[in-house]
Amino acid sequence: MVKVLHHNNINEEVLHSKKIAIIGYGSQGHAHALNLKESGFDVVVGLRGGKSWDKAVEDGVDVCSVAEATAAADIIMVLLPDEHQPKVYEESIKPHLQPGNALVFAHGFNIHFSQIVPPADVDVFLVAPKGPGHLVRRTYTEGAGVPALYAVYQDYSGQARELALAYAKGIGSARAGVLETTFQEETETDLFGEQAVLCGGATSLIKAGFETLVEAGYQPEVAYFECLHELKLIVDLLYEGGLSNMRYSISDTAQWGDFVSGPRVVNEDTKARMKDILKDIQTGVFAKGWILENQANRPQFNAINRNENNHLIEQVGRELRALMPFIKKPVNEKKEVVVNGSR
Ligand SMILES: NC(=O)C1=CN([C@@H]2O[C@H](COP(=O)(O)OP(=O)(O)OC[C@H]3O[C@@H](n4cnc5c(N)ncnc54)[C@H](OP(=O)(O)O)[C@@H]3O)[C@@H](O)[C@H]2O)C=CC1
Ligand SMILES: CC[C@](O)(C(C)=O)C(=O)O
Ligand SMILES: [Mg+2]
Ligand SMILES: [Mg+2]
Repeated sequence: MVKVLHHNNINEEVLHSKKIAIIGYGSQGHAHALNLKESGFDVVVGLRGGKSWDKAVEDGVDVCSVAEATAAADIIMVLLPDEHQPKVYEESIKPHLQPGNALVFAHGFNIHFSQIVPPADVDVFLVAPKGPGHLVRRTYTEGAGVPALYAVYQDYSGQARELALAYAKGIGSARAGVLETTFQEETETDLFGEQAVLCGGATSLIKAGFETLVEAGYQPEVAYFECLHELKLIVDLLYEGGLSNMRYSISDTAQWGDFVSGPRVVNEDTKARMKDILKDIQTGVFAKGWILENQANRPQFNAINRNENNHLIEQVGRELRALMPFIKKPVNEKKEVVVNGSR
């Protein structure tokens, strides 16, 4: 088995003498900045003026422009949306990089697909938490952590690996486990996971189940509880103890249905399509499409997003979640509103 490093295997001393700039204060940015600060590291956040700037100030972290943060720091962690990174890098990061600095990412996209080409005299590595930033923060405050991958692309200082591990420990990931990968493996597996399983696969499965029940005449509220709300409770059991733990808790009737009907939904055809998706990722077809979509100001992204937000499952969900105050506030912290009026 591959070596998974934990808290006690990692010496974070190397990072204590460094200043860390966190560029961006969104999902990952706020979590890295606050976790590192509370782990005792010297952190500055680099931003443009706006919503994130105000939030960072409110949270009590030092904030300045991206250029100033880069110039002041030894370790520059780029936590901007992937599609904005190349421009901000060229304009505000690259001109202020010093030999021996470390340029760090939480996802390998821009390095692997050559959208950012760093100079030869800096370290380049990634520390990629395997979970959403808001959970990187929440689990840290609970004394736990989200596992992370690390990879070294360029080791100018001879310390890149040590720095990456110390950084992973600082954000709390070593409480869960940290393991080594390459930029290629992180980029391709992360894109595949989010498209085919975690995000795209899961939302498509939920919607297909919901629509099947509603189109057959069942109440949308019943379909919502069955296909979305309860999924979290089932996934908690998978997270805690794998497939067998979940199957231990469900009825034998459900387990028999799992065995005989699951493979009717997700089968060799589905796997063949997963392989197509992986091929598009490996060959750069997906990356090219996403880069062009952004260059065109996201016509498809915005249209699909509008339709998805108005889907019946979202309307029903907003109403039902309002009746369950124990559910944590959505991470976007927006008040839940019914888009385009109630149904
Ligand atoms: N989301 C996640 O959980 C995960 C993300 N990653 C990776 O982490 C990186 C960051 O992703 P994520 O946290 O989702 O990003 P977000 O979309 O949450 O980050 C937005 C942040 O970037 C700032 N920003 C955007 N454009 C600019 C700009 N031009 N100049 C300065 N600041 C800007 C925003 O500030 P403003 O308010 O001013 O717009 C905001 O603070 C990506 O590489 C992603 O792939 C990896 C693992 C999981
Ligand atoms: C699953 C989506 C993710 O890869 C993540 C939270 O790990 C992302 O890019 O946001
Ligand atoms: Mg991911
Ligand atoms: Mg991702």
